[in-house]
Amino acid sequence: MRRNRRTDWSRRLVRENSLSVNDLIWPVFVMEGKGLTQPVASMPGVLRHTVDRIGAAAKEAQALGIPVIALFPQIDPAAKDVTGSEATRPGNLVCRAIKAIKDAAPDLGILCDVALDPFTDHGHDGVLQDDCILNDETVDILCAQALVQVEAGCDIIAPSDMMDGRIGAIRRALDAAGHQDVQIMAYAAKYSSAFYGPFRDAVGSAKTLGKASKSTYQMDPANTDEAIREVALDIAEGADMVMVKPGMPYLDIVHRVKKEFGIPTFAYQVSGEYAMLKGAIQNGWLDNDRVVLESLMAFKRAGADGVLTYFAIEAAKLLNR
Ligand SMILES: NCC(=O)CCC(=O)O
Ligand SMILES: [Mg+2]
Repeated sequence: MRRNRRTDWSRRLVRENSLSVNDLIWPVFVMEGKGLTQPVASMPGVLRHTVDRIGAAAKEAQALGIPVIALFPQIDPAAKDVTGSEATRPGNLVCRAIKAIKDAAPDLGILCDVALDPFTDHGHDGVLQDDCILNDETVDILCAQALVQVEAGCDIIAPSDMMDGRIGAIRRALDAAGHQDVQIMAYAAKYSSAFYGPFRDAVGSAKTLGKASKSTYQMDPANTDEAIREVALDIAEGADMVMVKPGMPYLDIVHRVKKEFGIPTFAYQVSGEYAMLKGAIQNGWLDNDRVVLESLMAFKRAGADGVLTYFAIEAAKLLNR
């Protein structure tokens, strides 16, 4: 076995998987204000950008060859309410950021989350009533949210809410409004995970979750057959691409989904995974460049077609070197 590993050229020759900038989706945080970038404390190296600064970030991603940027808003607490109504307002932070990115980097794809958690005062992904997240009432709002984002210029709608039936409902709403070409990437197998902690800090949705549990709509980390059923439903309802989330602890799910359906399959290397690696890197316990690329290659080896990762910019720089 060692003959093939002896030299760099030979290792490259027999390599089974590859990682390129085309595999990267860069999640970016936007906030209100002017001329600011603000570090996210629990995610070293990650910034929130005001809308007037987001264009420069998008330009950098486009110049590096990253295909898609994913937008996550930190909504002003005063604009939050129980139904997340700010999510469906055409002039909201996400819509303004989409326009700024399209102006600055027209060849970059834009992906937007569809879910209410950044917009609700309780931090849940849907409408809360008596400690319960209402499914169909939420889906109606999600359709309106998807429409305002698409009308602002979003290319890929990515529902992350885990309500039942929302992919079909959003597809019908988009088609009826003449947006047949807009793609849907379903957060199909999204687990109720502790690895999202730093993200909730980044968008400010952590504090008030209350008695209702995200485990009533997100998946149980113990399950894998259920992920297959979730993905099958989303494909039947019209998903063009599916996602598994979190990423590294769930590579078995990525592998099974890709094998079973052969559909473009993405994984989200979430905030907690990023924080874990960066924390160890900052302590000098892990080598930054090697661990970033190895962690991303692991997704490709498991069968992912691409990865949403906060490492996208630095990984692209390493890959372009
Ligand atoms: N809907 C997007 C997320 O929840 C992101 C999670 C993370 O990065 O932890
Ligand atoms: Mg589902």
